[in-house]
Amino acid sequence: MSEYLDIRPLTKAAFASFGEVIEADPASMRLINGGTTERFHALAVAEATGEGARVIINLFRGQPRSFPYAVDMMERHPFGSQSFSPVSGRPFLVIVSEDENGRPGRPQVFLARGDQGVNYGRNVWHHPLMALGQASDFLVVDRDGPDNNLEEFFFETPFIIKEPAL
Ligand SMILES: NC(=O)N[C@@H](O)C(=O)O
Ligand code: NI
Repeated sequence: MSEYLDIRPLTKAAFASFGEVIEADPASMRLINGGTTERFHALAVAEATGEGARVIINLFRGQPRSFPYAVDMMERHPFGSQSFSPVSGRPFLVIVSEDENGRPGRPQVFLARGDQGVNYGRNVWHHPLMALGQASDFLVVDRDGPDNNLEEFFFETPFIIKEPAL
């Protein structure tokens, strides 16, 4: 019997054990360029490990997910972090899990606003991109290089997410 997952608002505090929230946090703001630009400094750190690894910048165009949605798998990237920042200004779902002896624990679901991004820390369990409502573009900063940077885990019984109220 599948369990339903609740959806919570994305906040720095709730997401802290999984990575960083990329948003215009006043505490990180520095005025630059003669006061014409607000720099929200060092919101997250991109990590790429291993010989020959590099940090790359990508665009992902995610197709909207249908609901109710079955979360039947999680993945992680053992050699690098991965960030998603909306460039279409649309909300999206962020699904993460704590690690429990090498497998993902119960997924936690967050609704990210269209002005929030996330940076998954290296080796943090997460679900692939979950765009909502219409095709949405995301700036993605992650790791390129040798070695397989993708580990997937498939649940015996999927977890279900109902359509989020936007
Ligand atoms: N495969 C890929 O580049 N994307 C996934 O890692 C993802 O988290 O969406
Ligand atoms: Ni990923």
